[in-house]
Amino acid sequence: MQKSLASQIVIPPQSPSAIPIVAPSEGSNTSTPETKPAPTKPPSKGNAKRLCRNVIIHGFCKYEGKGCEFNHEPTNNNNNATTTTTTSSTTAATTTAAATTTSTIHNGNSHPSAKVSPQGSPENNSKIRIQSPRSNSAMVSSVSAESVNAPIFVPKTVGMTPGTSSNDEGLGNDSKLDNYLDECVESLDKKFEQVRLHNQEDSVGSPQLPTAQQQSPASQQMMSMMQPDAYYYMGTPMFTRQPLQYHLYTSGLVPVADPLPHQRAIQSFFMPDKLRESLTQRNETTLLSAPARDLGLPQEVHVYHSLYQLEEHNSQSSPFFGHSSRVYKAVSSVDGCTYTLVRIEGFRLVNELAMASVEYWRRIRHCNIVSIHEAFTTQAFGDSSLVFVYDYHPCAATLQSLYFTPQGQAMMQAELQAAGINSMLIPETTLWSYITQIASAIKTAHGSGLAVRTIEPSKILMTGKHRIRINDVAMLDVLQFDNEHNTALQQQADLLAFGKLIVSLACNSPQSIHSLPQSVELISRYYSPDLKDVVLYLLSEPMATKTVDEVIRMIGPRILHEINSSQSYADGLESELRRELENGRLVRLLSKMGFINERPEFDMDPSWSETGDRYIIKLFRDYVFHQVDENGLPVVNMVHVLSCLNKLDAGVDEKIVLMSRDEESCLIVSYKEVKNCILSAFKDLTSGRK
Ligand SMILES: Nc1ncnc2c1ncn2[C@@H]1O[C@H](COP(=O)(O)OP(=O)(O)OP(=O)(O)O)[C@@H](O)[C@H]1O
Repeated sequence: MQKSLASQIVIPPQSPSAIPIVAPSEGSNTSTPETKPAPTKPPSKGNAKRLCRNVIIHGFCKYEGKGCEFNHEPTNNNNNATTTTTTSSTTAATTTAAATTTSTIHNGNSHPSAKVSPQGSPENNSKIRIQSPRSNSAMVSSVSAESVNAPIFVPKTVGMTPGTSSNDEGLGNDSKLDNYLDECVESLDKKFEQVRLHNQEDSVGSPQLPTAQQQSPASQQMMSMMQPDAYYYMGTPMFTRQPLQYHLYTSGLVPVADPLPHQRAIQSFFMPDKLRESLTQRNETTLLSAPARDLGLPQEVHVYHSLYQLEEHNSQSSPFFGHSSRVYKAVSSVDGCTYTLVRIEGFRLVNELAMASVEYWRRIRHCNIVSIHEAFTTQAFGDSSLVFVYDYHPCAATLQSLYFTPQGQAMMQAELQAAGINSMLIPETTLWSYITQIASAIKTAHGSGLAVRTIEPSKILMTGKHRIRINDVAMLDVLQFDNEHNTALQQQADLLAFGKLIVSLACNSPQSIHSLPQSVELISRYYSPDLKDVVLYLLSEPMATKTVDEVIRMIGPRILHEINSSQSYADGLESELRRELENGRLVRLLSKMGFINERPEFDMDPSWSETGDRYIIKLFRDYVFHQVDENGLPVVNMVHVLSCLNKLDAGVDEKIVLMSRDEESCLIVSYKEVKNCILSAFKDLTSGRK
């Protein structure tokens, strides 16, 4: 029985379960040009003029004068290129100290065998091998310990153990790395050049329209400011975030003409590029951070930390109804969520009652209103500031910036042209969508006895495609607090502001509200009579019978259209979600198994993963990932892996045969049992067992 099973599932007796990560040994680290000279390559034409890669990357070339055929005299241009592409190379350029020791640092944590000296210590002339986060592919460069005076993120390299390149035969470790690095840099240069050419072609030929999110200042800032904030990361190793290369994701395949019924385009297996890009961009924007001291901001304001200004960096504070205001995103230490802080500078709260309206607004939860959470006064900015805390919607942009700035208008025009619309005006369906959303928000506010008071293009955020939300609610109630205020009048003002907003959007100009007759004339010429009627109603004199309910009655049929569109969109997103659903589950499972397996050091108990539950998990890991076929070749079968993991996650009763690597023992267990083993081993791990 065992034999026949063994012939089905052959596990090599000595198959390594993981790629060993070996600390560079003294001997290999201290390899010098004298002991291991670089092999001489046949000179190629023009090499003498090309700047040596070692100079670009390390600042010097140890093979200069010892056979390296490249140019070692950097020109100004080359220097510039070096400084703009990598910071570590700039640092390294100052370094000529002789290498005595080499260490490897990963994620800021040095390898146990690494010798990383504090600045100024006698070991400062030792060399530290740093994997620079310069590009998607990790890079390696050498700098002396003195030059490491800033926190550095060192991304873990994947499959790039130094010296593992197949081209390294016969070279010392440093030479291997240098050669490997050269290859990396060269291939990256080629890739960047291809991408640059591709982008140029795109911009000349068929313009790709950036989304609303791409235009937002937040997303532009994202690319420029990628700094770590120690506070944000709460003592975890600091790292520099690298901007995602969205273009590298895009498959961009040519569509197959008339595919057969059973054929599917490769794109149909994955989330649409636009959606993925937009979601990733939002995540990236949410994580944007910079050291507070560099931004001149306090470390902490009330319970919020990691403040990051949302407007253009260093821009003047913008006036909010006569008050200077600044907008930041910040992380709450209470729930870890990111919020928007709107700070009114130099504001003294005279009457505590003014804050009461914040409490009323806090209870309002509406999909077209940016929710407010709290308001407080603080001296943390060095003045007396009033701060309002709202939900944070990454990559949001105001209607003002999207429709009434030259940049926004150019983008809108390009977008319309791409959709085959030859007009500068916003399509009517889009306008109806905005009208429906704002009417719905007003209805909720008025229904709760409140007035919105911020219905204007600079206070309405676009947070997704044609998805708008009224921002800064409750602010005016506090800033212009009046005990005697007349809510009914303010609600009438809301309707008037609503009418003006539609006019300015329909006429594509904020000035159009100053010449209403001409604007209404334009609307009646280019849009349906229904739209004109709504505008005229909203612009009419205030009266008791003029209510948002009446507006909703007028736009009834359009609301149905909006509901249909929203539901179709929700269906689309749901089907995307369904496809991605398994990913999270499986990653969680794999992570748990990764945490449990191969922990001989745990609790000084070398048999931790060799006994009981853990042994079953280990054998299961082999069963899923380390099977070999009858020829001893690894079985790389994703279907097998996915089906095993799914069955494991579901905990089905199906039984499998697990066999030890020496083929001496054989266990018959169900997925359910393996699942229970994993649960209990993980619980063991996380229960603080000593
Ligand atoms: N709740 C929020 N979530 C995400 N981003 C926001 C939020 N509130 C504001 N922003 C961003 O902050 C920027 C500045 O907001 P602000 O309200 O000051 O707009 P503004 O265009 O500067 O208007 P104003 O000139 O009237 O101040 C906006 O362009 C928007 O991108």
